[in-house]
Amino acid sequence: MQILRYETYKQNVAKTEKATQLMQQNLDEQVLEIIRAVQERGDEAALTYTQKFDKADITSLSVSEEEWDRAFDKVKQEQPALFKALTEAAENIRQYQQRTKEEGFQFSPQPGIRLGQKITPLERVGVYVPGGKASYPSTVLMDVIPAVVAGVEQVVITTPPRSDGTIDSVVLTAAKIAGADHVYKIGGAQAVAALAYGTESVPKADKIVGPGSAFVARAKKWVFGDVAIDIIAGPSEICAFADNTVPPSYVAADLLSQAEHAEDATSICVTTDAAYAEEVQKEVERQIPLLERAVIIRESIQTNGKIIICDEEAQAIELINTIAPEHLQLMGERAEEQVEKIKHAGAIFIGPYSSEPLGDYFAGPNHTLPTNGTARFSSPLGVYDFMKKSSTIHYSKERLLDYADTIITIAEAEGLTGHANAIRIRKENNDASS
Ligand SMILES: NC(=O)c1ccc[n+]([C@@H]2O[C@H](COP(=O)([O-])OP(=O)(O)OC[C@H]3O[C@@H](n4cnc5c(N)ncnc54)[C@H](O)[C@@H]3O)[C@@H](O)[C@H]2O)c1
Ligand SMILES: N[C@H](CO)Cc1c[nH]c[nH+]1
Ligand SMILES: [Zn+2]
Repeated sequence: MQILRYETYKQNVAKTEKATQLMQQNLDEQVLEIIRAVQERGDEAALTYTQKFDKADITSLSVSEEEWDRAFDKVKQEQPALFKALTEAAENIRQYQQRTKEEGFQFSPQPGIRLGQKITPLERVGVYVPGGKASYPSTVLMDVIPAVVAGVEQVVITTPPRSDGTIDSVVLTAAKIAGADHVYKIGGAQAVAALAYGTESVPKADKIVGPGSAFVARAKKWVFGDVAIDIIAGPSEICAFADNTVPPSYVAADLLSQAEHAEDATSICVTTDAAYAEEVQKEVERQIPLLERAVIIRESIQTNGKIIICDEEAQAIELINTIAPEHLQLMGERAEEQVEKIKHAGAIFIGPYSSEPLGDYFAGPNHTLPTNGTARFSSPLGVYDFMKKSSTIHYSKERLLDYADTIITIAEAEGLTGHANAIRIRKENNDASS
């Protein structure tokens, strides 16, 4: 894992950003071809891509009720500890999400005037659950539960099948615990296209949410507008700000926990202590071979792993706010004071015992978070992503007549005499009858 001084890192970032732009042009061509094919040929194209990319020879995209029930019963009976853990995590997520649920409001600025905001759940939501390099029952819980808490009528899941055509029983179990309505065996850009435009078997969604590989993220970007999307939650990222009060083994383990997601995951340690940076580096090297997914981790750490040495805390905070990481761990002894200074991060883990996987699996806040610097303007997935707002306006006859001339003045200034007329007709009708 590379150790860099702050200044050197800043120069490197500019170069990487250029490379990313170039790579995406190539990706766009592939993704657009898939979207067009699914839009035109529906299930047939979806099944062909599933065969091509997931090596699964299936004839139906839909998970049957029997298949789903069988998976649920199997996990419940054969893996009771896991079943209990998923149920407990689901409860924590539900409780947290309930608190994020916004209520509408009404108020009366004057007698005869009532203004408000009505909040309504979306009707049809598609949740993408990644399935290429790992299986993500936790993502099922994280992304389905807020939709259910919001009151969405139909929540469907799409996830790539394994090469034998099945979906992981634990994913299916989590889907039932979370309250999903249906599961479809389809992944990648083809899943996003199927949810965006509908196919013979996959219903069109009003909104698509959920993280995924570059194919998924890019496809979501392309279908946006025809359908709503959440955030672009791409490859996982972690940034740990630590000092020598934190065992380097904790920092290394947390960095590697995210590196194991995929080769394109990013793990960064920020510190102001050069000797400590070397200790973390040694620990990373020591731990990599001990982990099962060492090959993926090695590549991820070699490509996107960095330990950055800053001159002082203020510089480190500025750097973190520039990176706007998906996960930020403030691990050092000044963690509590530093929280206030963080402006941009998807989730902030405070203290050496708030290790990132705690948030991935159990604590309650969502693990679907903005990545790739988008925490500058996006928030974690939450109930608010599954609700939309309508304004409500009521004026009594008296109040409308009070303000009729004011409204007509503005309408005429815009040259929209039809607008002015809609108000005037009421005023004149009232003048005639009095
Ligand atoms: N931000 C979050 O909350 C969060 C949560 C879980 C996972 N993740 C991230 O999501 C990503 C998951 O990626 P993944 O690959 O494991 O699963 P994925 O399901 O997102 O992607 C796999 C699918 O991509 C498609 N695909 C693969 N190769 C292709 C090709 N050459 N051309 C076109 N399509 C192709 C296939 O359809 C395959 O099913 C990881 O980067 C992980 O870090 C993020
Ligand atoms: N860390 C991922 C989000 O970046 C979420 C996850 C799911 N399972 C394990 N981790
Ligand atoms: Zn994770």
